[in-house]
Amino acid sequence: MKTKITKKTILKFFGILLLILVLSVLILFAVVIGRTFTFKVNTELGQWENATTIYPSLSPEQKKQLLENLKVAVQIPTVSFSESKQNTTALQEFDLLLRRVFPKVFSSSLVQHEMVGNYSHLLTVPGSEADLEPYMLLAHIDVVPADEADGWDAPPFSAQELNGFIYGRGTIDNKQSVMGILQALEYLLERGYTPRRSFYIGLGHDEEVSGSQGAVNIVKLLKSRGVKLLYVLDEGLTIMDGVVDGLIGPGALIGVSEKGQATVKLSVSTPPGHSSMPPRESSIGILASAVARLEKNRMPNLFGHGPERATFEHLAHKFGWPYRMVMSNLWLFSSLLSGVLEGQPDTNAFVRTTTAVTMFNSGVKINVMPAYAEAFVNFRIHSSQTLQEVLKLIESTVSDERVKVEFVSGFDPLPISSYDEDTFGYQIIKKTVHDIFPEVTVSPGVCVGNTDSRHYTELSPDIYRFVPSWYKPGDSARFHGVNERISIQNYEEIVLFYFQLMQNSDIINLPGPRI
Ligand SMILES: CCCCCCCC/C=C\CCCCCCCC(=O)NCC(=O)O
Ligand SMILES: [Zn+2]
Ligand SMILES: [Zn+2]
Repeated sequence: MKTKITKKTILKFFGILLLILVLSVLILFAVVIGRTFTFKVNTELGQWENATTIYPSLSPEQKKQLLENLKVAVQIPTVSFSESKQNTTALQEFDLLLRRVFPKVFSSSLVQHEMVGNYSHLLTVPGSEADLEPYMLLAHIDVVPADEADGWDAPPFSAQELNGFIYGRGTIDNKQSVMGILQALEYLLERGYTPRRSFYIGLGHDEEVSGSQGAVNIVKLLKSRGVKLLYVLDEGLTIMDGVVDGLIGPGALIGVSEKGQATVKLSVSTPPGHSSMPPRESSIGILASAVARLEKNRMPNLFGHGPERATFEHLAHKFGWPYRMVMSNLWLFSSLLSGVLEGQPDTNAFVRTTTAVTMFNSGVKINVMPAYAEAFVNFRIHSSQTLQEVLKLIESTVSDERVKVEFVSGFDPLPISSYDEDTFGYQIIKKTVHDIFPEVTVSPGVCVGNTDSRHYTELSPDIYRFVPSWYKPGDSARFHGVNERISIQNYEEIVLFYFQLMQNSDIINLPGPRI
C-alpha cells in the first residue's frame, strides 16, 4: 500500500525537522558556550591571613597513640536501641575513657567541661579575643546496634585491624569525629595553643535516637547563656572518590542542609479466624499491598529544585567530556542527569523524598488469621518539599480506607546555609579541606541523613555537615550496615583536619575575591 502524502504528513515532517534543528542548536550552544547558564562558582579568594602557628603534623608516637585511643573508643558498645533504651553502662565507660586518654583537655584551665543530659559533653574553650563570635564542633558518641551474624569480617565492637582499616561500629558514624576533635585539641594544647576565637565542642549521646536528651539540652543551655554561633560543623557528608561517573578526582561535599523526615505507621485490623477458611484478603495482604504501592510509586524526582543542583554546578569543571557538558548546562540536561542519579540508592537519595519500609509486624500463629498488621515507613524529605506535602502524597498513594495511616514523627527539611564567598564557616571549612587534602574539590551538598545539628538552628544560620572520611564505591552499605570501617591513614587525616580547622577558625576576616 502506498503512503499518501497529505498536508498533515508534510507538516509533521517539517515539525520533526524543526525539532532536530532546535535541539542541534541547543547542544551546539551548550558545547560552545559551556557554563554561561550556571553560577559563577570557582572564583578564588585572594590572600588568606595566616593563622597556622602550629604546623599540622603527627609524630610516629602520636600516630600510634591516636590509633590506640580510637580502637578503645570503638570497643565500648555505646549502642542506642531506642529513645528509652540505651547502653548507659557503656556511656559511663566512654566518659571515663575520654578523661583518661585526653588528660590535657580535661585538666587544662583553658577548657571548661560540663555533662549535659547525664551522658553528653559540652566543652567551652574561651578565646583571647572575646569580641570574636564563637563557633561549635559537634559529634556523637552513640552508635546504632550491630550484629556480627549479619556478615561482618571482624566483630563490630572489636576494632580489629584488617588491611590497614579499623573495623567496627562507629568508625564512620561517628566516633571518628568524637575522638578526632578531642585528639586534635589535646595535641594543640600540648603544643601550647591558645585560641583567639572561642569555640564549643558538643558531643551528643543520643543522636541515633533523636538527640532529645543530648543536643536539645546543650542547645537549651547555650541559649540560656545568650550564645550565638558564627558557624556549626557536625557529622554528615564526606569526601567522595570514584562514586560519581565522570568526576575526575575526589570531591568533598559540605552539607549545607539536611533532608526532612516523616515516619508513618500503617495498620490494618481484620477479624481473626481459622486459617482453613481464610477471607480473600488478610490484614497482612492488605497492608502488604499498601506498602508495595508506596514503594512502587516513588515520590517525584525533584532534582534541580534544591541545593543538589549547586553540587553539580560546583563540580562541573572536574568532570571529563561529555559529562562536563551535561553538568555545565543543567538548564538543558537536568532531566538526563536526574534520570541517571535515581539509578543508585545513594545518588537517588539526592533527587527525591525517599521511601523506606523499615518495620513490619503481624501474626501470632501459623493457623490463626492475624487480627492486626502494622508497618512503619520512614521518608527522608527532599529540600524542596514540606512535611505536609509528603503526608498528603502518602495518603493519596495508600488510598485504601481499610489501611489506617498515622503520623508518628517528622520535620521539614532544614534551612539552607549560605555557601557563598562571604560566608566565614563555609569558606573556613573549604580552606581546611584544601590545606589537608590539596587534591580535593569542594562543593555544597545536601546531607541525606539527619544529625544533631538540626537542633542548633536558633543558635546559628550557618550549619554545615561534613567529616573528611573517604567515601568510595561500596561504602554506602557500611553506614548503619555491615563492615563499617575506617582506614588508619584516614583517621590520621581527620585528626589533622580538626587540628587545622581550629587554627583556621582563628582567622578574623576572609580575604576578598582575587582580582
Ligand atoms: C553527588 C552524589 C554523590 C553521592 C555520594 C553520597 C555521599 C553520601 C555520604 C555520606 C552519607 C552519610 C550520611 C551521614 C549522616 C548520617 C547520620 C545519621 O545516621 N543520622 C541518623 C539518621 O539519619 O537516621
Ligand atoms: Zn551519625
Ligand atoms: Zn547514624
